Order: sequence, then structure tokens, then C-alpha cells
Amino acid sequence: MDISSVLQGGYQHPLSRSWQARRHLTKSMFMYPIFITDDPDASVEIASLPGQRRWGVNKLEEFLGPLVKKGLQSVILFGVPFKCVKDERGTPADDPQGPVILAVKKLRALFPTLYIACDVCLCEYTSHGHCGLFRADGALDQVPSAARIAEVALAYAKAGAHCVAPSDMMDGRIKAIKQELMNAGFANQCTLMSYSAKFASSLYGPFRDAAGSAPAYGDRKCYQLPPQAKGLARRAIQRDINEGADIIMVKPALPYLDVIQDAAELAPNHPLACYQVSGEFAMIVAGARAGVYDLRTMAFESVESMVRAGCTLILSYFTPDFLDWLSDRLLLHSLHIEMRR
Ligand SMILES: NCC(=O)CCC(=O)O
Ligand SMILES: [Zn+2]
Ligand SMILES: [Zn+2]
Repeated sequence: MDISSVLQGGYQHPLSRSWQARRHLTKSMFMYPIFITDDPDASVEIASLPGQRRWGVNKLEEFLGPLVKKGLQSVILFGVPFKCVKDERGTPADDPQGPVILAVKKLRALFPTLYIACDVCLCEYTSHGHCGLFRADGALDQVPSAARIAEVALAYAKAGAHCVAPSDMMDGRIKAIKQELMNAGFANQCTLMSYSAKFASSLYGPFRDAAGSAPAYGDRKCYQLPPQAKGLARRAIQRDINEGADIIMVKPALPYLDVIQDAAELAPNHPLACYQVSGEFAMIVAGARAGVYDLRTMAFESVESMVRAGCTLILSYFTPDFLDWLSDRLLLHSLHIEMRR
């Protein structure tokens, strides 16, 4: 064999295998998406998202306390209101008594070290279930939509959110939010994470089930990106950098690794997030249950591909599992357990 053909000497040991990664997964890379509902005592299983629940504010301490002890460092909140009256402009989104604002305040008080992000969208709060506002002729009304999203973002920032993350995909909303935060003196206290390249994906099904945010009619193809739109994704990322986003996000993650790589190239000076969405999570769990692969091994493989593509932050429903798995992995390394084949 030719001398240049021999590669295996470089990865014979668990430690030398770990050196093959340019960057390593850490607990701090995980942000945990959680669903907050308006029954303060709720703890309701979500059938389509195994192991995930809708939580009321009174349950947050017992739910998150053990995870914070294990090293949970950030969460992103999604409001799931059932009792509110939804309308055309999503009025309940920034209700001071709504579940998100109450949860932010509660979490800030309970867990001073926890980083709290809020998803910002109108679809959970509008009567039509869409993410923006409509003109009388039925077209999306971009400027008032962005203004309304900015108003909601500011309300979350004022409640104490460390980060606001608009997922609505209206044009111009990053600039509108940044400006709104600046005008109110909050721009230097609140991170703006943009769902920059959010694709119209079939992988959001379990989330819509969990959050009750399926549109009442039509779909979101006029504002979320078409799956084949590589160029449009690059333009959206560039636009959001120019409009003042502090973090760029790609969503979903696994089918869009090339877009994550493009984002890493376009935004080399920004943190780069990706969202391993509900359908990706459900698919990995279902495959493991069907005996296709081992759950943990597959979960690692999925998120390591995202880190390899360039992301520095992963929103994932596997976050609680990874807090355990990454502790186990450290232990394995420190014991130098070697599994030669
Ligand atoms: N803004 C959040 C979504 O649209 C869906 C996320 C998921 O499917 O996990
Ligand atoms: Zn939405
Ligand atoms: Zn959404």
C-alpha cells in the first residue's frame, strides 16, 4: 500500500477520533424550545412530540430546575394560548398577562443564569393563523406587519427577554425591530436573532399540533422560502445581516446543511443558529423506535453534521437528552475507554 493511502492510524483512539472535529459540541450550544400555555398549572403531553409538554408558568420551576442543574443555559419560549380572543392583528401576542411575558418574568426571577429567548410571531395569536397582517384585498401588508412584530418584540424585551427571534418572515422586520428596540433604549440589552432562511417545510407538523398555529386557510409559501431556493436563502441572510440581525438562523436544519454552510460563509462574523425542528425530532425518534438506528447515535450524528456545516447554536428538542449524553461522553473520554474493532 502506498504511504499516502493510510489514514486509519489517525483515528484509532477515542481521543484521536475526537480531534478530527474542527469544533466540538458543548452544552452551551443547545437552546431548548419550550411551549408555554395559558393555564398556569398545565403540564400536558404533546402526542406528536414524544417527551415534550405544554407548560404553565407555575410548573416552570419543577420542569426546568433539574435541567438547569445539569447545565441547561438557554431556552426559547413559544406561547400557546387557548383562552385568549384571537383577532386580525394578533392582539394577545403582547398581552402583559399572556403566557410568554409572564414566563419571561418568572424565569428571570427563578434562574438568574438562564438565557431566555422569545420566538416572535403572530400566527399563534391571529384569527387567521397567519404570521402577518393582511390588506383588504387579501395580500400581506408588509409595513404594518413588520411594525406589529416589532411592537411585540419590544414588549418581550421589556419583560426581560435576553433575545427576540422573529419567525414570521415578513420583509423588513429585522430593521423594524432593531429600530423599535433602539428607540426604546433596548437595542443594547437584547439580542436580535433572525430566522433568516426559514423554509416552507413539511417538517413543522408536530409543532403546529403543539402550538395550535396551523393557518386557518392557505399555506405559508408566500413568505417562507421554497425548499429549492438556495439563492433566495443567500439573499435573505445577506439582507438580515444588513438590517442589523445579531444572530442568523437556518430552519429546518438537516435537509438544509448546504444553506447552513452558505450562511457560515456569508456571515462569518455572526453566531450561526440552526433549528432542528419538530418533524426532524419526531422522525429521528420514530426511526429509533422502528429499529432503524440507535437514538443517541443518530441524534449525535444529526447535530454534529450541523456543527460541521458551520453552526454555533442549535435549537433542539433533544436538548435535555444532550445534557445527559454530553456528560456521559466527557466521562467516557476521561476514563479513556477504548473500543477497538
Ligand atoms: N416558529 C416555529 C415553527 O414554525 C416550527 C418549529 C418546529 O417545527 O419545531
Ligand atoms: Zn408564525
Ligand atoms: Zn413559526
